[in-house]
Amino acid sequence: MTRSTDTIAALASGFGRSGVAVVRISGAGSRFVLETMVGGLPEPRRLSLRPISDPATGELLDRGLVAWFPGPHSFTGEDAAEFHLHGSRAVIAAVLAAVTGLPDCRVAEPGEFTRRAFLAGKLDLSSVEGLADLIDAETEAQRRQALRQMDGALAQRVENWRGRLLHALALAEAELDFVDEADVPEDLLGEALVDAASVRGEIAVELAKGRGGERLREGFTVVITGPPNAGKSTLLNALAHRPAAIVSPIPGTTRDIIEVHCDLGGLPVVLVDTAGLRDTRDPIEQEGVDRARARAATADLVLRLSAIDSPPELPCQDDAGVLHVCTKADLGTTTDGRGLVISALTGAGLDELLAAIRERAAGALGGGQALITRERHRHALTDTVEALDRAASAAEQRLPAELIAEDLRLAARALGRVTGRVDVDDVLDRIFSSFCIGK
Ligand SMILES: Nc1nc2c(ncn2[C@@H]2O[C@H](COP(=O)(O)OP(=O)(O)OP(=O)(O)O)[C@@H](O)[C@H]2O)c(=O)[nH]1
Ligand SMILES: [K+]
Ligand SMILES: [Mg+2]
Repeated sequence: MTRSTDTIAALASGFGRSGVAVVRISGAGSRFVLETMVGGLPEPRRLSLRPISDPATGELLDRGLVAWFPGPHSFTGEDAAEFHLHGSRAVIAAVLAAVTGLPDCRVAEPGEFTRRAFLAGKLDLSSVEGLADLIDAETEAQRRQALRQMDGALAQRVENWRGRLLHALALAEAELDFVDEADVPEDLLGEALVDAASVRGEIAVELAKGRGGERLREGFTVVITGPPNAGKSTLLNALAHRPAAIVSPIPGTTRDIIEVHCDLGGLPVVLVDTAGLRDTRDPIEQEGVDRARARAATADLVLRLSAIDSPPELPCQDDAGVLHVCTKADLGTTTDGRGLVISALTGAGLDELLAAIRERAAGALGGGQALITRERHRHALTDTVEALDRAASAAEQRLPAELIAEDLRLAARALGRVTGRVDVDDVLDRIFSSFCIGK
């Protein structure tokens, strides 16, 4: 049984051997942990070098930097502590065993520190998501977007909208209160609807900006296709700077889908190598061809390769989703109209190809300035717009003000889901379980 009142401990730094490892502790027992293991409380929020001992045996476990964060001025809002240890498995295991051996202390669940911070009101839900994305960020644009969200870019905007809708709701309700009285003040309901319409317009602008923020989290997928021996795997390896896929002169070498995550000038790009497309009686190769076609169908960009010493698949017309690439330029003279010409062997044309991929990725992903970064946000904002549209159409039809007020209330409620003010129990588990232990 895990209780939310337990004191929790976990390794907060990465697993494996490292120079320094950080063990993090949070909960009412943090003070007791420090008193029994380092002989007292260090000065708050300062690192102090201390001997760290096993409370059961008194044995010295390590000598490290210790920090004490009395609540509520801590990440979780609770009393908390950190041990900065020598980063060996043995030291980490010994210290964690000593801490979790104390009464009401246990190992934290994934995301439990952040969950406590959220429950203490230290972070709103969108900032929690930003924090998760920041930990997962692999490229510069992802880092930028995650940090903006963690710092409240989305939350502030949403709270502004919600505040204005709650004000509009208050006006509509005031009109309800005045309805039986002779001296109804100015048109409160009308004012409420004007405010709501301006909020609706601003949300619609964000929704119309596309899914760049969502896609930046996943990466831009580039699928390499073409006939056997076109040089697909060779190109993948050249772009990835490592022999990720097997290359051979035998057609039909690649069967499985091979994915490589790359950082293309700060943008996350997933390069995908696939089986050469041809009719085959080999059932395993056929499965590879089917997978290749399916993967290409969901790609952001398909690179359609054909070798210069074999006939191209005509016409070689590029479009939004396809780039034609003529490979093995070192083997022949350039044939016009066969798209970008490259040689993975000599490196010719690879920079131009990378630039073309990057340009398309940048167009699709944006540079990390998007406000909407998850389907969850898009849902909530779409629900908000729909509720506001219902309110506007109810007003047009001169339906009772109660109905208009109810839709305004639903709109504000949908917005509240983004920051986690309402209705979030169902999403909490999903969001926090995506964290690693120790965060
Ligand atoms: N001269 C030359 N040979 C190349 C070039 N790129 C690939 N090759 C050769 O072409 C052959 C096929 O290359 P692969 O990368 O295995 O081709 P593939 O498209 O992945 O083939 P499958 O996986 O069988 O569909 C190998 O012998 C490569 O060394 C190139 O730019 N120049
Ligand atoms: K091959
Ligand atoms: Mg291959």
